[in-house]
Amino acid sequence: MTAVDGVDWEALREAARDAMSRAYVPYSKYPVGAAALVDDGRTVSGCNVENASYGLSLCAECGLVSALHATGGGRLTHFTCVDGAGQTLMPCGRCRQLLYEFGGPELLLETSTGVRTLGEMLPDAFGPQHLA
Ligand SMILES: O=c1ccn([C@H]2C[C@H](O)[C@@H](CO)O2)c(=O)[nH]1
Ligand SMILES: [Zn+2]
Repeated sequence: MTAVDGVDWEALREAARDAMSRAYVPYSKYPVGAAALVDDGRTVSGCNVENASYGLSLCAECGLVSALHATGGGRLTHFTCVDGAGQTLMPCGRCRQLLYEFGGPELLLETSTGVRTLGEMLPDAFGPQHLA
């Protein structure tokens, strides 16, 4: 995938691969890296971090959301996620919800079937608007 609305998806994928190189995956052996652009131009990223109590493992998107806030907050505009085979990963259901909080339905995600909005991938999402 190349430029969509002027965004350098390859640079974003490279940031995701860089984060993936620090994944902690002794159990699944399935490293994941995620990266996103923030509306102020920053790039934030994360990798998966597993746990001996398997269910406590953190997806790469969890680290990304934490990094977003640890480095100043803002809104996510563009997102990509890669695995160790170099394939684009579809975020799991929990991570779609995590991303929705900070990107909303307009967040653009690079997926295995092209660039799509989070609204397409998590329709009728529950979100902050329901608590307003
Ligand atoms: O959206 C996803 C889906 C899975 N994983 C990780 C969790 C676990 O460490 C490994 C295998 O499920 O992949 C992510 O980081 N993000
Ligand atoms: Zn996940």
